[in-house]
Amino acid sequence: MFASFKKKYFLSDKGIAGAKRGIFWTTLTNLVVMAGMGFLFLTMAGFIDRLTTGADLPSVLPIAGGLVVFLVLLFASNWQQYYYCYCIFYEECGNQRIDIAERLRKLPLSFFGRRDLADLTETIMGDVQAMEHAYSHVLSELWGAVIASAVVFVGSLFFCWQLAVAAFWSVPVAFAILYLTRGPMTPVFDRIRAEKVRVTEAIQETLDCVREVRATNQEAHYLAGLNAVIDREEREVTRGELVNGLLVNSAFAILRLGIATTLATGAAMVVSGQVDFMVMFAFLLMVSRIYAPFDQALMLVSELFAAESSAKRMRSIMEEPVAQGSEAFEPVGHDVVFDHVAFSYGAGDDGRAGEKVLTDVSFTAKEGEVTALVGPSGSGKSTVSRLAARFWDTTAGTVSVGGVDVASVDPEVLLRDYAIVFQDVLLFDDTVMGNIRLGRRDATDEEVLAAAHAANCDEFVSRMPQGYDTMIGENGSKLSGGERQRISIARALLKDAPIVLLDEATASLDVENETVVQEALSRLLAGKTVIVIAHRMRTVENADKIVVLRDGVVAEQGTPVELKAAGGEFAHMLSLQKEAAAWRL
Ligand SMILES: Nc1ncnc2c1ncn2[C@@H]1O[C@H](COP(=O)(O)OP(=O)(O)OP(=O)(O)O)[C@@H](O)[C@H]1O
Repeated sequence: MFASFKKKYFLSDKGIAGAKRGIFWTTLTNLVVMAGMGFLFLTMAGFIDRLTTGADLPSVLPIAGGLVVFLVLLFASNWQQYYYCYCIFYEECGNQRIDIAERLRKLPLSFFGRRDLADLTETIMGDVQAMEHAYSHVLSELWGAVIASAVVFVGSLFFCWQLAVAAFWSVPVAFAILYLTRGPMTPVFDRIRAEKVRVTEAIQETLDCVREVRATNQEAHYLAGLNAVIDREEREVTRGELVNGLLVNSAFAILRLGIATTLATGAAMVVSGQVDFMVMFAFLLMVSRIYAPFDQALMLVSELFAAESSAKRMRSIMEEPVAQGSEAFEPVGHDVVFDHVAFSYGAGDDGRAGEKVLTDVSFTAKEGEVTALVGPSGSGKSTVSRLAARFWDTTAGTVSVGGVDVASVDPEVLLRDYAIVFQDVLLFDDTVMGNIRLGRRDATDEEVLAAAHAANCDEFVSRMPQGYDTMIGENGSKLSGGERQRISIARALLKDAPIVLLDEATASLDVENETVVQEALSRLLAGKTVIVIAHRMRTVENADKIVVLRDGVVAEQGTPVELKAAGGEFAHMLSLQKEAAAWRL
């Protein structure tokens, strides 16, 4: 049973051990309460008996002693129940979040292309929270109640089997009803969750696009869309609650029917002289209490069913294959070689072929040289740089570094040899210093400041209230595009890795800043393998090699001088930009 629990609810060994103990202590708590009722009954029966026979009343001391023992036992078992039902599961779910985050870190980027980010966020936050609540409030309560009532049922059979059946028949029937509703309720839960994900997505999109929405006067249109999504979710949740409420209340009503059948059976048996009135009274006392532990469990049992779907979603992430590779990476030099590389986003996932972005790309980016990738927008330049760092795996052909196929190297190990400046700079809500230090965590303040100086950060940082210790807001919201880019360049300079990928690294800089930063870059990049992507031909004119991409293939490659002389694609792009530079509004 526990092995299936473990799988069904996605519990760790510690979690399942906690669940076992939680069920044990909940059962014990229920039995202690029932024993208290028994004690109360026996005390009352003793008093009534002595009053009717005129005998001396019993001493109160043993009764008071019994009460104290009862209270101590109840407190101890409640305490243990609380610990195993709550504390253990809070820890379990905290660990589940860490495990998912750790798994996500190791998954190939193709996974994120295929999965919706709002859906993933909902799994990490919403699903884990739902499971936490179901484990702590339902799992042990439910099983503790079932086991305790089974024990009491078996015990009560020895007193009067007819009354025992009259009191307990409603328990399996109420549960059978709820269990049968599980099938129809599962799609309801799934629909509610899907609507929740849609709401999260819509809110995220509205927040992300707030500037564009205002600039295009689309507030009313966007708000109407958002309201419609929220209304749909509300309707789905309300419908789910109504169906659930109907089923749970039917189960409650059936459970409570047991009181009526106990009373009717008991009355008939007392009248026919089959049982003593006190026996019937004892059963009535018991049924008034025996259903109580089921109340919370029945009310929340739907959460347990929903938790099974949550666990399935968690498993789908945890069973996703991580990017594999050897931790031993010993390249001979750092030439980056593309050998007949083809690539499609989405290829390899679910057997889909995906649209080809690169069909046949071969070139070498030599160590100690700057290789520039140029080509029209969408020709695959960024894709090539991502493949060079194994952010994705090629569909055909190989990418190697110093003779080692990057697909055979653990991505984390491989990336130690790369410094990358992306087109979209991502910054953390930290100080300028903290953001630059991401390049190399163990760098001294002097090293961080030297990198910042080389990337021309001093100019804008000196205007900030706390200089390099100024917080820059979420994703550097307090900085301009050019300032963000300079921080990103400083980060890459600090990392000082043998391979440098610059994807439009200086595109947001003005001419003055670009010249300063380019100078610093060319000094610091000496001796490294540099792959640079730039739209401005001015930026790539001094490169050692130009690779022109078009329609998924290398249209031409060579030194800038050779390509200019050849009068091909590169020469054409160069002349177009010169014409554009001459335009006046
Ligand atoms: N994550 C992705 N998932 C699916 N398709 C993508 C993804 N990233 C890029 N593409 C597609 O791959 C093609 C090449 O994109 P890529 O960004 O490599 O081009 P690029 O030459 O760098 O473009 P630009 O100069 O505009 O930055 C484009 O058609 C783009 O739509």
